[in-house]
Amino acid sequence: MPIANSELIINPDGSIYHLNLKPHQLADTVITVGDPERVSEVSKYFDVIELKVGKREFHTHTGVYKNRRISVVSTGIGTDNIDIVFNELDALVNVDFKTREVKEELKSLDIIRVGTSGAVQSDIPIDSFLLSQRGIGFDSLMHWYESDGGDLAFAKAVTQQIPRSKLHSTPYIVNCDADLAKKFQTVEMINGNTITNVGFYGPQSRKIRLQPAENDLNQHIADFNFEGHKITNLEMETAGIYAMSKLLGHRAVSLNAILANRATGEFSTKPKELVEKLIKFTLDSIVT
Ligand SMILES: O=P(O)(O)O[C@H]1O[C@H](CO)[C@@H](O)[C@H]1O
Ligand SMILES: O=c1cc[nH]c(=O)[nH]1
Repeated sequence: MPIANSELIINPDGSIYHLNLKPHQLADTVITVGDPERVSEVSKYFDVIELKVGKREFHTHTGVYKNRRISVVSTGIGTDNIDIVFNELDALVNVDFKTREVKEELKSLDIIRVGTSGAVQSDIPIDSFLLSQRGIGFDSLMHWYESDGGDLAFAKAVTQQIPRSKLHSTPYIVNCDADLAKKFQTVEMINGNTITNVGFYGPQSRKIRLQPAENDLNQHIADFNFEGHKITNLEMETAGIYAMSKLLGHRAVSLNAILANRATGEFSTKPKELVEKLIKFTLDSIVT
């Protein structure tokens, strides 16, 4: 059955609705970044840039880095955007745009997020790199899809140990792809468990003028322990990326430049340089 025009929206030029990409324009290795301006910070290292397209916050450059074809795509902020980006990335490789049918042979993309984040443990230094072993979704994206709900035992421990009584959403927990993650394991890389939430201020317990609904949320998060696993950092996309990748059959890993430490109150004095270093590390790790 062809997928209806209202569900899979193909622009008049043959590109997909939001990403504006045509199927042949996407590489099998995809780097996602939140900030659209970070796309050219990645592609400036490419030996060849094949194309640049963009619409709204979704910008893509596809090119070649040391013989590897790579697309770098900006997602903007938040898992609402991750829903769009991942459904469209998957459609580009796994749906035949002529027949509008799902292909018989499905492709698995390698997806690497290069993002920024804030640590909740005082011993995780600012300006370090952290690989998210797990994404802990405090948003609800995964629950909108038919799924096994991820790691239910871990989710139960989160619900029991972290008071979120007024929030009424069940956390979901999804792991990174262990094989893909191996490429980025170095002695300097910290392994962590990352909470993804729906905002930067209240949902990450930041107080400027408004009081967060849950007092001491970050302290409860820092104190959490499930079978020796601690929660390390907060950001806004990783759990959604892991959930959508798992559901769609892609391999994903999320790398975080730790800009803030919420326990010590510090913020990096050189965020641009740190992200630049993570980009270079990511590209070189992909090709080795
Ligand atoms: O630097 P990026 O990739 O955007 O990631 C982090 O930074 C943004 C907030 O400043 C959120 O998107 C958060 O997840
Ligand atoms: O504290 C931080 C830093 C970067 N991005 C976030 O979402 N939180």
